[in-house]
Order: sequence, then structure tokens, then C-alpha cells
Amino acid sequence: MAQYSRISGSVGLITLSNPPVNALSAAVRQGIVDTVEKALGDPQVKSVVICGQDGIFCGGADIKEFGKNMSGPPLIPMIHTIECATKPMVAAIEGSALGGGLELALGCHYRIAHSKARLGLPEVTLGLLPAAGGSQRLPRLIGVPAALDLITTGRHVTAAEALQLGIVDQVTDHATVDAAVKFALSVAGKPLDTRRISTYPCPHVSDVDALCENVMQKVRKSAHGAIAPIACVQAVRAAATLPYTQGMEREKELMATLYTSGQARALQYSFFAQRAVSKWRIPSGARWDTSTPRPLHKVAVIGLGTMGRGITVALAQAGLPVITVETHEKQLMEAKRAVSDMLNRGAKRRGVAPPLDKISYSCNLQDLADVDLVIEAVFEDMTLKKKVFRQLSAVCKPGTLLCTNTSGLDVDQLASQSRNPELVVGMHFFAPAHVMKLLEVVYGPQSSPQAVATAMQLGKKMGKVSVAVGNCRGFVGNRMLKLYTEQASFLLEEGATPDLVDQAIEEFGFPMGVFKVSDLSGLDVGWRIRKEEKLAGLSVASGQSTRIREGRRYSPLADLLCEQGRFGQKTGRGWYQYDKPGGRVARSDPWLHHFLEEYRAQHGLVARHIDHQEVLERCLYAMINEGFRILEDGIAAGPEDIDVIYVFGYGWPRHRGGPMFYSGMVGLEKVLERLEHYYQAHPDVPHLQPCRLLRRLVARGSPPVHKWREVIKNLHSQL
Ligand SMILES: CCCCCCCC/C=C\C/C=C/C(=O)SCCNC(=O)CCNC(=O)[C@H](O)C(C)(C)COP(=O)(O)OP(=O)(O)OC[C@H]1O[C@@H](n2cnc3c(N)ncnc32)[C@H](O)[C@@H]1OP(=O)(O)O
Repeated sequence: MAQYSRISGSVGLITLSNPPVNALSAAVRQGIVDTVEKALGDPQVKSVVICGQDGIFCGGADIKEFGKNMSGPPLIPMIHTIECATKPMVAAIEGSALGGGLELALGCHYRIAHSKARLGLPEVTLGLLPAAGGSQRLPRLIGVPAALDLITTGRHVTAAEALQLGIVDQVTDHATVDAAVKFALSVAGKPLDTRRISTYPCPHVSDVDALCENVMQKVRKSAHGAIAPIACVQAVRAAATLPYTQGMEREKELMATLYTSGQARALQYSFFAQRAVSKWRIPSGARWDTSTPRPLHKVAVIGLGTMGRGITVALAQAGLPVITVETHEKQLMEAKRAVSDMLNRGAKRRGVAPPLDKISYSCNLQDLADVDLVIEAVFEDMTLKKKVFRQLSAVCKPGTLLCTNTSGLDVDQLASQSRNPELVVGMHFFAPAHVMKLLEVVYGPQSSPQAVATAMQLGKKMGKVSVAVGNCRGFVGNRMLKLYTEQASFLLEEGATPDLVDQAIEEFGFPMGVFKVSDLSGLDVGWRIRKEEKLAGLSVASGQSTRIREGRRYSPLADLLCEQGRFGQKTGRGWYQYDKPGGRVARSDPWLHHFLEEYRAQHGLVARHIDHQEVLERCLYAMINEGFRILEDGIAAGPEDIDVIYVFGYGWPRHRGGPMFYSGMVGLEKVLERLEHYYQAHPDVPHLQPCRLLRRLVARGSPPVHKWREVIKNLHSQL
């Protein structure tokens, strides 16, 4: 797991060897200990280079080992031995040096990096801190402010930035190991006293307490309840205020708390879940490793509203030639200006040229004859979308993939309008589409493996986290969201306020509560859909009770607000009030509270005390129950898919893993018991009735989330 050789006569070369990222598993650590001892004991060796095989230095500690019994030599003494060595130790960094990998390099006396290498201490993203001395060495090397930035955000820096910060000593465009060997030869025999970072005093900062407090406040605000960023600040503060050995004690103490926390488990689960969803497989048997995506030379976007514009920007930024189509010249020109502005702003931020020339604009559908893939992003109206699909099917060359950006309409119905239904998939982007990371790729029973593979690959190229999901109303994300927002409205009827509900949700870790999100997206969007579905508006069957639709409980509160023109931020009034139309700061609205009181009185409802716990249980467990149904229906392949969708598309706090992982953390028995309790109290809300899969899992002793697929498979085979 670490190979040893002697090259150029006097340089010991240690090569970490643990594909794919040379993670520091127990075997690799043992290999390092053995080879370092060999190199230091070999009188012929005057200096040592440590590198990684296959173009990557090291991806850090082996995350798969976390939570298991520790075996093999620990990292801290191993790195200490390297730093104490009396022969120069040089790290040759190619690819990535992350986490424990960078900490290993910081233990070396010199660091040489390839210009394309990336370095960082991303432990915070896994709920940890750099606890192999990284939190103590990095501030001593680059200063407290820069170390706070890197350690609390976990961001990766380029080799150029690492050189500028002083993390590396040299950057090369050539063969890194050769450059490091040459360097090692040049420093052989030179004194090393000034090269041991742990002996450096931390560079002076005028008011370290004020600095740390300032960063702490920022971190608390953005962490939404995550504890690792806070521990990272505390560890760096220790580096700035304590001698190295005491700082190391503090690092260890903080790590011990984080290591055993549920948050670390959730974040590590999320790391692997994100990778698991890229290895998609669908019920037809098609899968990621046997389906070949089609090459895309030119793509098209139809409809340049908010979504179409964002998708166009994301495609152009990914380097794809795009042709965009709008019906009227005026709208087309308006969209062109908006898209160009977005591209210019993005390019300025990233310091690159805006890819304006990648996009062409047209009012003529015939211009799409030679494109390889079209993303339809017209108004969310089935009749209109069907018409567009029929037209596309007639215009586009054979083999063109037709994708719809619908957020929940039936993809199979659209496929039926095409001559080639096997080439139709949903590509559900989230607003703003050039920013949001999530993409739901919706396959139908007829979608070909190549169509799914192409959409998944395109998502990857656009920098999205793509999840393949089956076709149903709302797909995965919006299907679950409906239950969450529905419960929130019921809670208002029963005595809660938007402020109380949102506070509970935000304290849980969502960046925004359900009613603030509703005000931001616009209440009119859902109202229009409900009117089309005949749940709201004039088409509601006469004699129908206001609070019952299709035989189950319905809350008309949002419809009533819309009837008053309260559409949210855009009108300056919604669930909250704003200082003006388009205002962003939500303020509690006495009008709304009075309106709720009147509404309750009109419907004979008596307000009762509702606490945060009930808000969370009602909103989250209803959504989780639907998640189990989605698994039961085979719409999502596994709990990881649902969790990734919620973390990347809906603001679910990553340190809570995702709704399905969270249900395991709470305890499936408890979720089941609470759902039973609420269903008994609200028998007119069928969605609160615990579903079969949840009951089955509890009956099987509540296995951990990674074992659920087995139970789901059995359930399907018995259906
Ligand atoms: C009581 C206290 C006890 C304390 C004891 C603990 C001691 C710990 C001491 C020190 C702290 C050190 C902690 C760490 O180092 S944590 C790890 C930090 N590193 C990272 O976060 C990097 C994670 N990896 C990545 O960012 C990327 O994988 C990449 C940039 C390295 C490569 O990206 P890419 O080429 O896109 O490949 P993939 O991401 O798809 O990964 C390929 C493959 O490799 C697996 N993998 C990646 N990194 C690790 C890892 N560190 N450990 C294990 N496995 C890793 C990844 O899961 C993929 O696998 P696959 O899905 O099976 O294909």
C-alpha cells in the first residue's frame, strides 16, 4: 500500500498506492510507517520524496474506515515522525492533496505541486476538522485569517493559490515527481530546523479574539446548526493562542466530539450518497456502466422564461453550442439581454470570458432541424407542451433527444406525442437553473438506456448532481414537498402562525421556512396549478365544502390569499409583509394573524397551542412517509436518491443527511408511532397513514439505511 524505491542514487521514493484516490487506509498508513523507517535507515538515502500513484497524491483519511474500530498506525505520530526526520522529506503533489493527505504533506519539510493540483482541508464538509495536526500546522504556515478561511469552508485551492498562500514551495508544469526528486537532491544535507511547521510561532494577528469572534458569527449564520465549522474556528483559535502541544490536545478534544456526532455520520453518508446516485440503474435493467451516452454537438432550449434562461446559461457555461427559441421577437430580444447579463456577471465572478458566442437566438422552430437534444421549457401547461412535442417530433432529425423541464407533469403523456417515445426524458432543473445543483432526470417505461445516460451525462457536464427518477406527479422532490407544505397550512388552521412554523423549520436547519419560500416563489404559481386541477377557483364543484377536496382535508388558505392579490414578495404581501413589492425582508403581518383568526372562527376551528416539535413532526414525517411510498412505488431507486434530491434541491440541511437518513436517526419506530398518532388525530388526511414499507422496516428491526434496498427488493418481489 506504499511502495519504496531508491532513485537518482540518493533519493528514497515512497509511493502511496491505494486506488482510486490513495486514501490513507490502515494498510497505507502501515506502508508509510514501514517505508519511512526504511528510507531513514538507509545510509545511501540523503532525502526522501513522497508521492501518490496514478496522478493523485492523496484524497485524505479513508472515509470508509470512520465509525469502525480503528486499526493500523494512527496518523498523528506518523506525521510527527516525518516532520522530525533528519533527512529532507519532500511531498510531490499531483491531482489532489486533501484532508489527511494535505496534513501528511504539511508534515513534510517541502511541498512541490503540479500546476493542475488542488489542495484543501475539506474535513468540515464531512462533519470533522483537520485532526492530524492540520488545524495547528496550517495557521502556523499561512497565518490565522487564511487558515480560518480554508478550514471553515473546506474549499480546495489551486496550486497557484497554494503557492501564493505559502502552502507549497514550488509549482511545476512538468512531471511532478521528477521535479520533486531534483528538488530533494538540491536540499539534501541542508539544515531542517526552519522547515518543521509545528515549531513555527503562529504569525501575529493584532486582535485574534476579535478576528475569531467575527468569523465565528459568520460561521454560525451560514452553518444552519452544523457544529463542525464552529469546532474548526475553535481549533484554529487554539493554534493562535496556545503552544503547539496544547493546541494538539485541543484539536483532539474537539475532534472526539465531532467524530462521534450524528452530524458527522450524516455528512459522510451524504458524501457517499452523492456518488451512489451517479451509479444509476432503472427498472428496465439499464444502468450507468452499460449505457453509452450519445455525443452532443448542438443542443436547443425552447421557451426563454426564468427556467429557460437559466438552463441556457448553464449549457453555455458548460461549453455547449445552444440554439434558443421563443415565439415572438420582442420576448426573444428581452431574453437575449437577460441571458447575456447573466453570462457576463458569471464570467466576471469567475474571471473568464463570457461564452456569449455559444448561443444563437431564433423565433423559428425549423432552426432546430439539426440539434442533438432539445430541452423544452415552455409554460407549465400540458396542452401547450404536447403541441410543442408534436412540432419537435416533426422538425428534428431522427435520433434527437426530446427533454422536458416540467416540474411534475406526466412525462409519458408527452412522450406519446413523439414519433420516438424512447428518446423522451424529463430534465427537471431547479430555479435558478444556472445556480441550483440538482437535476431530476425522469425516465418513462419507454425511455431508452441511451436517452437516460445522455441526460445524466449532460447534467454532469453542466456541473449538476443528477438523479434518475421514475415518472409520477411531482416526481420525487415536488411529490414529497406537497405533503410538507400541506401540513404547514393545516397547522395554521389549527392555531400556528407562519412565523412559528418557519422558525421551527429554520431552527431545524433549512435556510428558509416553508412560508418564506412560498412568498419567494410566488403563491400564484401553485394557485394556477390548483385551479387547473379544479381544486381551487370557480371550477370547484358547487356544494363542495371549502375544507374538503376529493374526500380529504384541504386547506384553502393559500387560495384565499391569492384571491386578495397576496402573491408573496412580488406583490409586497403574502404570508408575510414586505416594505414594497419585490422587497426581500419578511416581516410578521398583523393582517395575516387577524385573517387567520377570522378564518378559524368562520370554520368553527379553535386555535390550540402548537410547539416546534409538532411542527417538525407533522411537516417532516408526512414528507418522509411519502418518501417511503416513493421507494415502495419504485420511483426512486433507494433512500440515497431521495436524500440527495432534498439536500441539493430543497435546502434540507446536509448535516442531517436527508429526510430518509434522518428518519433512521430519529428511529423508524418513533416515526411510525408519531405518524400513527397524527393519523388518528386527523383521519381525513390519508397521507399521514404510515405506509407499508415503513411498517415492514420496523417489523424487520429498523435496519440501517444502507440495508433498506434489500427490504424494498423483497417488498417488490411480493407485490
Ligand atoms: C476519537 C477521535 C478519533 C479520530 C480518528 C480519526 C483520525 C482522522 C484524523 C485526521 C482527519 C483527517 C480526515 C480526513 O482526511 S477526511 C477526508 C478528507 N478528504 C476528502 O474529503 C476528499 C474526499 N474526496 C474527494 O473530494 C474526491 O473524491 C476527490 C477530489 C479526491 C476525487 O474526485 P473524483 O475524481 O471526482 O472521484 P470521486 O469523488 O468520484 O471518488 C472516486 C472514488 O473514491 C472514493 N473516495 C474519494 N475520497 C475518498 C476518501 N477520502 N476515502 C475513501 N473513499 C474515497 C469515492 O467514494 C469514490 O468511490 P466509489 O463511489 O466507490 O467510486
